Order: sequence, then C-alpha cells, then structure tokens
Amino acid sequence: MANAKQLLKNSLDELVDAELKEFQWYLINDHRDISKAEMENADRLKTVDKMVSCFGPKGAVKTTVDILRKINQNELAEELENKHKQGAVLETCKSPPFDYTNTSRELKKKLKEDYEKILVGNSQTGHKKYLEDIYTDLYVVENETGGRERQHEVIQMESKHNQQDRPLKCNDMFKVQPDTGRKHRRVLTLGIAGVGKTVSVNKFILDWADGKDNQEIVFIFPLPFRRLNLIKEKKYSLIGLLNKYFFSSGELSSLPKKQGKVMFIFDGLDEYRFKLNFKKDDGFTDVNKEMTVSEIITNLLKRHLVPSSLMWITSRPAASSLIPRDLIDQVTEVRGFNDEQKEHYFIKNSSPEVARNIIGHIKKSRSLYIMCHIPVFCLVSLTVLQPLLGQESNEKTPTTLTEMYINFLLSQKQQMKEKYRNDTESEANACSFDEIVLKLGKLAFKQLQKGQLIFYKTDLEKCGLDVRQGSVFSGLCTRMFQEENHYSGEQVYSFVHLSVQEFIAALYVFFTYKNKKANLFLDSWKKELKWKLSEKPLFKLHTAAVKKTLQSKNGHLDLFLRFLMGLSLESNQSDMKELLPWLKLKTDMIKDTTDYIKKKIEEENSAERTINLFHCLNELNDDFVEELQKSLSSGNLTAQDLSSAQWSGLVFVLLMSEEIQEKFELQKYRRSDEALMRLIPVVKNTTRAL
Ligand SMILES: Nc1ncnc2c1ncn2[C@@H]1O[C@H](COP(=O)(O)OP(=O)(O)OP(=O)(O)O)[C@@H](O)[C@H]1O
Repeated sequence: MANAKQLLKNSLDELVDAELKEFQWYLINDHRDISKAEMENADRLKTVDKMVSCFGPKGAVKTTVDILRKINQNELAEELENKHKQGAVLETCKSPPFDYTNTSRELKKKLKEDYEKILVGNSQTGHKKYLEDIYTDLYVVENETGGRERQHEVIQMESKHNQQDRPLKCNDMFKVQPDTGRKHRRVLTLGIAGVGKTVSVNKFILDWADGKDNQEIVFIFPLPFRRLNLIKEKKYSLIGLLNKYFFSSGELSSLPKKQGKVMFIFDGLDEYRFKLNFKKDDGFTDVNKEMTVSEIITNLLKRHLVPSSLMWITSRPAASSLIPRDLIDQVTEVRGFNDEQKEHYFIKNSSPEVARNIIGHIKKSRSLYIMCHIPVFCLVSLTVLQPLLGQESNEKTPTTLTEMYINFLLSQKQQMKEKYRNDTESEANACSFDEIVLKLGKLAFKQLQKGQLIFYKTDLEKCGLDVRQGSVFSGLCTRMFQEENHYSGEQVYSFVHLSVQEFIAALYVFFTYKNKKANLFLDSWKKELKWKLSEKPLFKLHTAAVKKTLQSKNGHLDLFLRFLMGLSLESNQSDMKELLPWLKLKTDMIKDTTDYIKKKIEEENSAERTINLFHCLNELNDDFVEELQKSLSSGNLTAQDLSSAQWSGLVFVLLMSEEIQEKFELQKYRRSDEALMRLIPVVKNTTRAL
C-alpha cells in the first residue's frame, strides 16, 4: 500500500506546471507557515516534502484534497481521499504495531544535543556549560493540596490532615508511587522565580535522552511556553507541530497509543501570552487537525488529544490558577536548595578554595545565606562575590533582593571592563555600559508590560540597541533558540534570566522618574502634567505600579514591583550611582507608599499577591511583621488555607525580615499544627521565640 507521500506525489504528477503553480499559490496563501520563498522553485517532490513536514502525513493529504477542490480538480481530490482512506483502513486492520525505535532514537539524539548544555548567565557572553557539571540536586516536594482554589477549602483542610510534604526525585515523578501504587499522568510543578523549575525539567529530559532513566517513555516532547509564544495564532496540527520542532524531515506520522509512552513538557506557564480557554467545548481528538497552540494544550490536558500521554507543566505560583485543578493529578513544588545542597552548588561551580570562601562569606550574612536556597541567587552570589574574594574585608554584603541585583549588575560592569581592557575598538562599548543598561531597561520594561519575554532585532533597534555591539549581550541579554532562525529567518533574543529583565525594567522606570521626571505608567499628557504638579510624585508612581501589578492575572509584574520598591530606598541609591553615574540623588519619603501597600494588603484576596506585597514592604525596609500577624489572624491571609508554595513565600519573607530576628511571636501564628510545622525554619532563626 502506497504511503501518504507517494499518494501526494501521484496526485501532483497529474497536474500540469501552470496548475502546480496555482496549487502552490493556495498553499502559500492559506497556510502562513509555508513561505513564498520556499515555494519559489519548488518542484512536485519538494512541495510534497514541505507539506508533510508542516502538517504531518494525514494533514498534508487533507490540505491537498482541499486545494485540489479549489482548483477544480475534483476527481483527483476524490481519488486521493479514497485511496488514503483505504490505506488507513488497511493499516489499522493488518499492519503490526508501528515500530517507533528509530524515531525515538533520533529524538533522543536531538534532545541530548539541545539539553546537555545550559546557558550560565554570567558575563562570559552567552557561555554555555554542561548541565551535568553544574547540576546540584534540588529539594522537590509532593504536595497534593498545594494551591487549591478557594472554593475547595473544606476538601483541602480534610485532605491536609495528617499530611506532610514528601521529598521527591524529579525522575520519579511519573513512576508508580510506592505508597499508593498510583501513577500520575498530569503533574503541575510550582516554584518561585529562579528556584530551578527549568533546570529540573532539563535534567529529566537529559537523563531520558542519555538512556539513564524513564526508558519506558518512547517520546518526550519539551514545548516551553516561551517558545510556543513565537507561534502566535498560527494553526498547526499536533503532529505538524512536533515535526516542526523535533523532526526536520517530517517523519513522525503517528504517536504510540499505549499508556505513558508519550510525554509533553510545558515549561513556564507564567510566560505564556495567549489565553487558555478550558470552557470551550471543542473536543478535538485528531492529532492531524489544525488548531491553535492554546487549543492543542487545552485538548491535551482535557485528555481529548492523545489521552494516554503524560503531561508535565511548570509554573510560578501566581499563574498556576490558569489551569483548572481537576485536570491535574498531582501538584509538586520545587523548593530550591537545602543548606547542604547550597554548599554543594558552590563546590561544584567553583574551585574548593573559592567555594570555601564564598560559603564562609554568605554564612556571615544570614539573609544572604537564606536567599541562596534559590539557585538563581547562588548564581548571582557567585558572580558578585567571586571578585570580592581577594579582598580581606567584605564591606557590604547585599541583604535584599534589590541589593543583590544591583551588585550583580555592578559585577557585570566590572567584568565587561576587564574583558575589553586591551581591546581599543570595543573600549567604547565597555565605557557605555550604563547607557546600554538604560536602553536594555527600556526594552525590558516595554516588553515586560506586554508579557513579552523574547524579542526580535527590530525590538532591540527601537530601543536604540545595535545588535552588532557585542556588549549588548554581556551577561544580560542573549541570543536564543537558534533553531527558530531557521524558520522565521529572524534572530531571537531574551534576557539571561527573567528576573534580570524584571530588575532592569524597574531600574529604567526608576531612573526615568528621577532624571527625566516622567511616570512611565501614565498614558496621556494630561495625566502626566497632573502628576508632575503633584506634591508626591514618587508616591503616585508607586501607587500606579502597585495597581498595575495587582491587575495582572499571572503576576507578571510581581518581581518588577519588588525591585521598583527596593530601588526607591535611599540606601540603595548610592550603589546605583556607581551603576548609573548621572543618577540624580534626592531623598524621597516612602512612608506614604508603605501605608498604601498595607491598605492594599487588607483589601487583597489573593494570598500570592498579599505575600508579594509583604515582600515589597520588606524591600522598603518596613517593619511589617505586625501587619503580617494581623493578616494571619484576621483571616485575610488564613494560615490553614495557604498552599505549600504560598507557605514557602511567607516563610521566606519572614526569614528575610530583620525584625523577625529579634523576636517572633509564635502564639500569634499558631493556628494549626501544620502552620507550626511550616514555621519551624522561622523559629530556628529567631533569637527569642515567644
Ligand atoms: N539544580 C540546579 N543546579 C545548579 N544550578 C541551578 C539549578 N537549578 C537552577 N540553577 C541555576 O539557577 C538558574 C535559574 O533556574 P531556572 O531557570 O531553572 O529557574 P525557574 O524556576 O525556571 O525560574 P523562572 O520561574 O524565573 O523561569 C539557572 O539558570 C541555573 O544557573
């Protein structure tokens, strides 16, 4: 029996050249993923290959039938349709189960190449390291009730009874659970920014591609949301999408049907820019049917498409509610490094001597040591502290998020200077680091507002950045997804880590306020004028930023807001001056802002948002512990209702607070045994637990 490619070739052979041209014209105009250039000199064979790689075999037959009808080749269309149907029937009746061994091997080879190295966001421009060399085990827990919706409070409280977080190995996440004998098929993994979700996913993929674990899975398809954003509203069949990303010659024509043989990994739900509509009752079951990426995702999750597949989704907690919890079998949380893992990270990522110095140094500053439970802070600490290690005294150790990132940028500046020291041509680049930071800031802010985390050359140019300048990429911004260039013909860029984009965006907003007297949240000159004439412009800027942040459904401005608050603190501004020498210093009052945030905390329903507002108060050096206690006991932030990820956030913000070191009024928090358990790290660090 002829395969789809042969059938298509036979049909196109029947067309004369002018008809073929007309056929290709429809192909280009009806399907945006086939470009004019690709069809320019394409003969029949090339046209067939292109269609199969874009739409998959079944989709290509359907497309051909449709176009043949449009060009009045109805008989040919019918013949093709019938022959293809007969073939499909024969195949299901007679053919033995499809052998996926070679396709699986090919996928493993590709994924190994793609995932064996990760970009390490330090100043060695776009430097990649072997994942195995930097990877340190993370603390991941199983948490069945984490982040449940409020309407399920009763069930949540019941199921939480007697339940504790269980540490879990990522590689075991989809295996039969030893205690219950169950196998989870839809897992949602939560974790705060930079805690290691992407790295965990990458390690899982690499271990599979290397043949080390989870070998019963035949295909793993990593589809990061960041990359899916690039597809925009373009329609693909699932098979077409997989062929586009993983099989350049379009050889994937079907998927294994047995349970657990195919796995989809969607990393970074918080970064997805399109709506996921779970209410729409589309029920698409055909892997060859063209649909939007959002429809592919919702239909996979609702078990319409490839119902036997495994799915792993990762997200920052603020965006986790975008997926209805009844579609998820298991929620897990990446908690970052425990103390032992932190130290192991530094040992693995530097020489033993340097590691000893760094560990000694961060241990002296309790807050910094705590912050290092987040791997991206370990990375920042490594970058910031390495150059300081030669000196005897380590004057100022950063203690807040904002201080850490200011220092991170300063160290980038220093390293860039050293890099270009003997390079006269590039010296100019090194000198204008501050200028580059502001231009990158403009880019970061504009794009962050739109929820855009990857940009094109034109976006960079609009902000005055010349991509040919090597320094643009120095540790802050990087070229990414090389394979995308292949399809779109355009280079794609992003910041080395989302938190870097969030920080630089805040720096830009603050600098524009200070030096240009402008409020970037205002959209009309009338509002701008009113703001300029107001008595408290900084307060007004802050309130606009808080409002905007609270409006966001997926919390995409949360970290930005924390940075903006941190930068407004006078003590941080002298460090910033080193970064941006022409920054105008003037003391601003922040009391109005802290009062406003406290008012918002009282009004806010979402625990995530409330915790972020507490973080903001902490960045502003406010003594907010009283406030937090009030929130917990008033029921506004009810202790029993907090999910695991929310507890982590709360404990983190408590540990960061200087106030809590002095005294910690345990009785005010003790609403349940569980609450007490969760707060143990806080108690341990308190000099006097009341
Ligand atoms: N297990 C690990 N071992 C070593 N380094 C790690 C590990 N996990 C994370 N890192 C470091 O921290 C950085 C941030 O981690 P990652 O991108 O996985 O965070 P994330 O949770 O996906 O964050 P976000 O929500 O902001 O995307 C990595 O680029 C890496 O340098």
